[in-house]
Amino acid sequence: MSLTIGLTGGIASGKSTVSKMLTDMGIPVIDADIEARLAVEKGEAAYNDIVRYFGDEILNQDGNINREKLGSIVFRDEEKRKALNSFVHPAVRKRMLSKAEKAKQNGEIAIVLDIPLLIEGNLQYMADKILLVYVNEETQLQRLMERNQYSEEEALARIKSQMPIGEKVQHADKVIDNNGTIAETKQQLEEILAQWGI
Ligand SMILES: CC(C)(COP(=O)(O)OP(=O)(O)OC[C@H]1O[C@@H](n2cnc3c(N)ncnc32)[C@H](O)[C@@H]1O)[C@@H](O)C(=O)NCCC(=O)NCCS
Ligand SMILES: Nc1ncnc2c1ncn2[C@@H]1O[C@H](COP(=O)(O)OP(=O)(O)OP(=O)(O)O)[C@@H](O)[C@H]1O
Repeated sequence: MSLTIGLTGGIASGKSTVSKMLTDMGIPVIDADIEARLAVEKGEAAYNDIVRYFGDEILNQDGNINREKLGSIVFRDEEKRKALNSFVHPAVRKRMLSKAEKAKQNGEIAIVLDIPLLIEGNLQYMADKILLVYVNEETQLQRLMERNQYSEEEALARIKSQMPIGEKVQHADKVIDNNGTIAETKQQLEEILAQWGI
């Protein structure tokens, strides 16, 4: 039996940091952000839907989607964000479930699905356990602005497009507090995995 762990949190809360630790431990991680990038490559169904809805203005000269441009539109407009989600999310779910199935068939004892919008999308059914990476709002804003070189306004628009992380905590089986050092985060992760028999 393989345990499927749904890894979630808020934007810039530290999911990728934790998923890197899991990968280093030899546990396969399937990342929704990566699958979402693949799902909108030229020629994919979601790509065509996006161009039809948002127009050619959101394309680079080479015909690929300009993510910065699309991001600046959808994180300021809920209706447009919902439309984008409706084009991309079904393909992402399908890709993730197919990869998870393959990993299970390979006999992995645990697999991780890193899904930022796991709670918002009611995707709890995809995982046996939900692991949430928590940071307080101040740390989240600081780290997001620093990592992406966003203004405070840009960073807040992205944070506000998601369920507040404090609310997500109620939906988690275990919570990692990532306000401290990387070493402290790793220690918490190891303890949780041990409790889950991994
Ligand atoms: C809007 C897009 C083009 C911006 O691209 P960009 O390269 O700047 O960001 P990236 O994809 O790396 O996402 C960074 C983080 O933003 C947050 N985020 C992304 N999309 C969304 C969304 N639709 N709603 C809320 N938060 C989101 C997540 O926390 C994610 O980890 C891109 O995020 C996108 O296509 N989003 C729709 C698909 C989606 O929901 N992806 C998230 C996981 S399925
Ligand atoms: N414990 C920590 N101490 C200091 N910096 C940290 C810590 N954890 C993560 N960071 C930094 O905070 C930023 C956000 O972390 P990370 O990229 O792991 O978040 P994420 O949840 O994967 O983000 P996204 O939702 O955008 O994919 C990164 O620049 C990362 O290096």
